[in-house]
Amino acid sequence: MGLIETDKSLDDCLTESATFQMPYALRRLFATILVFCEATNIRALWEKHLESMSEDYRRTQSNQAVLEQMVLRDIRDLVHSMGKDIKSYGLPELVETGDGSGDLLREVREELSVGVDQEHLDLYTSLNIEQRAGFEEILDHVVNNRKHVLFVDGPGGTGKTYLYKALLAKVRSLGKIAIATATSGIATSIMPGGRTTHSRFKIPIKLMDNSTCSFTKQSGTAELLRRASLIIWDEVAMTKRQAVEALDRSLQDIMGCVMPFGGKVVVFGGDFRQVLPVVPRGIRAQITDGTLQRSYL
Ligand SMILES: Nc1ncnc2c1ncn2[C@@H]1O[C@H](COP(=O)(O)OP(=O)(O)OP(=O)(O)O)[C@@H](O)[C@H]1O
Repeated sequence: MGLIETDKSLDDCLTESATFQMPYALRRLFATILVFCEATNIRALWEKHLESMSEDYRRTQSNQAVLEQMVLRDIRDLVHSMGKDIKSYGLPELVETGDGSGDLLREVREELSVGVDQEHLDLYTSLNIEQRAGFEEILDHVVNNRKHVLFVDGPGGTGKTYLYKALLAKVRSLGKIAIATATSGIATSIMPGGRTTHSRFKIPIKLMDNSTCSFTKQSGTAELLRRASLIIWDEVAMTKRQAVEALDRSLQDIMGCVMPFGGKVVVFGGDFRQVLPVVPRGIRAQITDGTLQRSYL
């Protein structure tokens, strides 16, 4: 392929992953490579790995051009969730087809296809006392559908992500949908199937006190959230309260339930000792007003 050394190792990484990863995981890996690695010949990587990235779609679709568009759409969404635009990577052109509402269950299928690592399932055995108590408590809520909002508080490095990984693996191994999100793109890349909250919940960039998420009741996102048994939002302390309140309103709306977050089991994680939300040119009062502690929630 005439790739330089960096591209060669990225190519090897994709080739190796294709032997044991599901196509959706490969598409996520490809998107991560686009955003976080410095590949010089992206087009060559794309052409070489398109086949393994489209293997699941190939079962129902034989037209190569349509297949390419399906994979491109996924990569576009994944790259977008990491805060980037697919147009900047020189991939084949994506033909936009309206709002995507025609494929209602795509997001549900994708979420269900996130693999469960045995390694993550095994983390349970090494959880410390606090992590295990959190694990059992949250799992009990999920399994018994006990509607509740929980908070995992802990300074950086105390093992919150470790706990999420164990939890996500367990819940997914039960065939349930667990949605993993975080405020920043970096944190989402650590959690399997992770997406940024803005991308996953379609939280508007310009937030007001009465904002709602910008998905419709008929959208794939709404369907995914209706079916979700667990929603994790990490790094919530860095988020403006209006973003969390927007999700609360939208979940109540799509669930037709006035309980907080429409009665979903929602786990917020974060550390209020770390970073405050960013309020551009905001004075101290505006910044503290944006924090979750000031929320009606
Ligand atoms: N029970 C455990 N057994 C072994 N290692 C652990 C355990 N819990 C956490 N760790 C390790 O400790 C380190 C920090 O954990 P982790 O990344 O989960 O913390 P965190 O609270 O998410 O941190 P941050 O908020 O900075 O992201 C990681 O390397 C993780 O593998």
